[in-house]
Amino acid sequence: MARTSRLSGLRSLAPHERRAAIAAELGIEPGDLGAFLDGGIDLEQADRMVEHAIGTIGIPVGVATNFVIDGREILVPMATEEPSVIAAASNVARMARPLGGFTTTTTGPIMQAQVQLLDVADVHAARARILEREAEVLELANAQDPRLVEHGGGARRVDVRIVEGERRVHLVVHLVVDVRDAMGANAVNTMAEATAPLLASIAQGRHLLRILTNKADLRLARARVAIRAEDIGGPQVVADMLEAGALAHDDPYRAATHNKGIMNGVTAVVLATGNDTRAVEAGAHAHAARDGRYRSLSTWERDADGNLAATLELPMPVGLVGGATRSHPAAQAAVRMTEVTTADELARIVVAVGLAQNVGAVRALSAEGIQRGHMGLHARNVAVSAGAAGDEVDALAARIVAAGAVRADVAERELAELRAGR
Ligand SMILES: CC(C)(COP(=O)([O-])OP(=O)([O-])OC[C@H]1O[C@@H](n2cnc3c(N)ncnc32)[C@H](O)[C@@H]1OP(=O)([O-])[O-])[C@@H](O)C(=O)NCCC(=O)NCCSC(=O)C[C@@](C)(O)CC(=O)[O-]
Ligand SMILES: NC(=O)C1=CN([C@@H]2O[C@H](COP(=O)(O)OP(=O)(O)OC[C@H]3O[C@@H](n4cnc5c(N)ncnc54)[C@H](O)[C@@H]3O)[C@@H](O)[C@H]2O)C=CC1
Repeated sequence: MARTSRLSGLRSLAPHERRAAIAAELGIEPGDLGAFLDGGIDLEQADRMVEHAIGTIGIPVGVATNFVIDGREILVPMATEEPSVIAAASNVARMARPLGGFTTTTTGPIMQAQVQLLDVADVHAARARILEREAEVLELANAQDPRLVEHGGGARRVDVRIVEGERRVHLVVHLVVDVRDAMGANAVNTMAEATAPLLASIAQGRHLLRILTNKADLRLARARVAIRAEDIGGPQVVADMLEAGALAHDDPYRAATHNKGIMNGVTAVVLATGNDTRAVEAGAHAHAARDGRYRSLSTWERDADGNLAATLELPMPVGLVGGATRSHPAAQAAVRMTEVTTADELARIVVAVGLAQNVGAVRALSAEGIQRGHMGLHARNVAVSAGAAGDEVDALAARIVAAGAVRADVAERELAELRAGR
C-alpha cells in the first residue's frame, strides 16, 4: 500500500519530481513509471495493435491524490485530455478523508453472453428443454477455456429469456460466466460461439448473434462517501447539491451531463489501465436507463449528522489480463501504481473515482460555478492555442484569468501585449 496518497503540493513540482515523489510513496523506482514518458508504445507496437496504424496520439496521464478506498491509500492514474478533472477528483478525495474516504462493494466479475435463437416454434417449451440440459451446455462452455477454469472462473449458469418485442417474440439464451480477472468479452464470446449450435439444436431452431452483452448488470461496482458539510462549503452548498442531484434524477437533459461528470473520472482510470472505455461507457448508460428512463447514476442525501452522503453504482467490466492491459507498458505501469492484484479491486477504484468526480463537479456548480476552477486550469490550453510558447504559457494564462476572460481573442491580444513588454 502507498504510505500515503495525501500528497499536498504535487502541483508545484515538475513532472519528473512528481514521478519520484509517487515512486517513493509506493516503494518503487521512478524508472518503474518510465513507460509514461513516451506514451508507452512505439510505432511497431501500435502496428501490432490496430490495423493501418500510422502513429499514436498522446493523452496526458496524471495522478489523483488523497484517495482512501476501503481503508487503503491509493494513488490513481488518470488519462484525460480535460483540464481540472484530476484536480477535482483529488480535491474531493481530500475532503472525504476525515470520515474515512470511500467504501465500495462489488457483485463479482460476472459477465454474460447472448445467443439469439430464431425459427423456434415453441419458445416456452424450448426454454424448458434448454434449462433441462444446462449442465451439458455449461460443460461445453467451460471446455473452451481451461485456463479460466484453472483460475477459479467459468460458466456458472444458463438463463433463457423470452423477450416480447414489438414485431416478434425473441428467444435469447444468456451464458452467465465468472471471468475472474478478465474483462471477459473474448472469453464469453468464445463460449457463446461454441455452445450456440447445441442450443439451436435443443431449441429446434437456428442461432444468429453470439456475443457478450455490454449491459453488464451482474458485474456491478458501488461506492459510498460521506463528506462533512464544513469540508465541502457549508450546509447551503450541501442543500444545493441535493437540489442538483434531484434534477439529475428527474430530468434526462441534466442526467446526461451529471453522468458525463461521473464518466470524466471513470473513463480516465479505465483508459490509463488499458481497459475498454466503450464497454464501460455502454454499460454505464444502459444502467442509467434501467427503469425505462435515463437518470443520474448517483444518489445524493444528507445523513443523520448533516454530512453529504453520496453513492454511485454502475457496471464495471474491467480486467487485468487480456486486452491492452497486459501488453501496453504504460497500462502496466498504471496498474502497478494502483497496487491492485484483482480486476475486482480495480473496479472498486474506478467507481470511487467516478463518485469523487461527480461530487467535485456538482460542488463547484452548487458553489462558485464551473468556470472559476475549470477555466482557470483550461487557460493554459487557450494560451497555447493563441501561440504562447515556453515561459509565455503560464504568464499568458495568468493574464487571461486575471482579466476574467479565458478566450482566444483576449489571449491573442494579451500575448501581443506581453511580447511588447506591456
Ligand atoms: C479545480 C478545483 C479543484 C480548484 O478548487 P480550489 O478550491 O481552488 O482548490 P485549492 O487550490 O484550494 O486546492 C484544494 C485541493 O484540490 C486539488 N487541486 C486544486 N487545484 C489543483 C491543481 N491545479 N492541480 C492538482 N490538484 C489541485 C488538490 O488536491 C488540492 O489540495 P492540495 O494538493 O493543495 O493539498 C475546483 O474548482 C473544482 O473542483 N472544479 C470543478 C472541476 C471539474 O469538475 N472539472 C470537470 C470538467 S467540467 C465537466 O466536464 C463536467 C460537468 C461540470 O459538466 C459535470 C456536471 O455538470 O455535473
Ligand atoms: N462488446 C464488447 O465489449 C467486446 C469487447 N471485446 C474486447 O475483448 C477484450 C477483453 O476480452 P478478454 O476475454 O478479457 O480478453 P482475453 O481473451 O485476451 O483474456 C482473457 C483470457 O485470459 C485467460 N486468463 C488468464 N489468467 C486469467 C485470470 N486470472 N482471470 C481470468 N482469465 C484469465 C483466460 O483464458 C481468459 O479467457 C477487450 O480488448 C475488449 O475490447 C471484444 C469483443 C466485444
